[in-house]
Amino acid sequence: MWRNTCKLLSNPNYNHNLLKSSSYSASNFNVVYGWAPSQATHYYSSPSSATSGSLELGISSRKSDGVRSFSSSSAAVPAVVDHLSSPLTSALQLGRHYSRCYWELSKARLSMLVVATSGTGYVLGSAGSAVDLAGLCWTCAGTMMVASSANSLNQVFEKNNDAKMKRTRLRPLPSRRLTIPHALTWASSVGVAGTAILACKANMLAAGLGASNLILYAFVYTPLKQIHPVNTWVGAVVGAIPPLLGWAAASGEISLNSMILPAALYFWQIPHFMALAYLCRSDYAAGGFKMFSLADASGRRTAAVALRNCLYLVPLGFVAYDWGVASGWFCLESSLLTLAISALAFSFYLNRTTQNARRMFHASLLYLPVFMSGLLFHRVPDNQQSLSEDSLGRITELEPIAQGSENFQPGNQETRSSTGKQARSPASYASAAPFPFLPAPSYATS
Ligand SMILES: CC(C)=CCC/C(C)=C/CC/C(C)=C/COP(=O)(O)OP(=O)(O)O
Repeated sequence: MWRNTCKLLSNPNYNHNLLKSSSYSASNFNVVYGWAPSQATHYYSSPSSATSGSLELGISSRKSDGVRSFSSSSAAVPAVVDHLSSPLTSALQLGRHYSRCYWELSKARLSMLVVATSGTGYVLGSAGSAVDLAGLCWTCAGTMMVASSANSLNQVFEKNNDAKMKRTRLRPLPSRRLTIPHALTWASSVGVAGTAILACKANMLAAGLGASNLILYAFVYTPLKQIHPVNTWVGAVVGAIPPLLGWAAASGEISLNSMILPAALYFWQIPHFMALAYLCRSDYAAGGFKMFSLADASGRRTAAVALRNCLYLVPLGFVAYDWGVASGWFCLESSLLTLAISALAFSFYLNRTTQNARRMFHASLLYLPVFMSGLLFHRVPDNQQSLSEDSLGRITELEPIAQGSENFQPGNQETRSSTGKQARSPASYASAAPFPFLPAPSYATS
């Protein structure tokens, strides 16, 4: 099978025909994260025309993406090189073909965004100003592999739906560049390897979060897309887990502080996907998906949901500051950023045009990297270990009471601030922080 495929790819006539028939051009590939709603194409590279017919190993006999990219690059090479093709060059072509397929199957750009959120969670969850770089790299690698597996399974389950949508019909499975058993083998290999990496190089909590998220995305969210519009909210939970995974990988635990970035991701995804589902309504309907916007002809409810979730983002900057995760500058920046996206959502609510939906969509694409960069830039290290309030109600760093000092009592979690002020325990602070009007629980010492 391998030899036949190599023969086929090294056949000069085959390449020649492809060169003649190739309609590849750079403009046919969309390279931004997110979708390009204006063209109803997908954010993971999409070739320009449908392919059909498959050969052994699932390679298309026509204008497959991988072969087309080969053809386009080989156009610059003298034709004589084609005639000198050896098994080695055939193997290289095959390698390129499959790399391309795996890249698309894994929705690599989306997976990289997921990795960025997980990496940000890792840095935020790291105690002190030093971040364990090796740990960060392993966490990113594990997250990338588990996310790739989840995305590949999603495409296996949605092969027939994807074939009916303009945006997705050229993915490796509907375009028959890859077979389902091949995609399943890829998905399970990277899924198992990614979970093992998280378990061995981070901890079981991070591995458990990764594996559960894979199950939630592939086996709950994916079928739900064809059943009920609530799928968008379930998908928002899936998108919110990776930063929690990163935090858990760094600190070995999940605390209240760790919820800020996941909350931002959850609320952010709603306007993002509402705008998308509004712009791609006909495509989603053709694919048989039950998106919220399809049952809302005027778009009014879709826009209202988007606006409401933008407003939920507003207090997050303050919460990050108040809980000691980021400085006051982040509070200011985040508030301005969130008010800007809320203003765009409001204008979409008032005037539901494609242009306004597209503006809100593009703003959502900008929002996340800016929010995460701000959070990283204004991060307050040591936020989990030591929390206390100074006389102005600001959070100050605490020093654990040294064993042997006069106030030390085994089992007592009390700490003292660097200014010498007796502080509430972190648990006490955490339970009071979001509800300052409630009395903080007191911890009796025996
Ligand atoms: C660690 C781990 C497992 C992370 C997974 C993170 C992940 C895959 C997040 C994606 C969230 C989401 C709702 C995407 C849209 O999928 P869609 O099915 O609507 O997209 P499509 O229509 O392009 O197929």
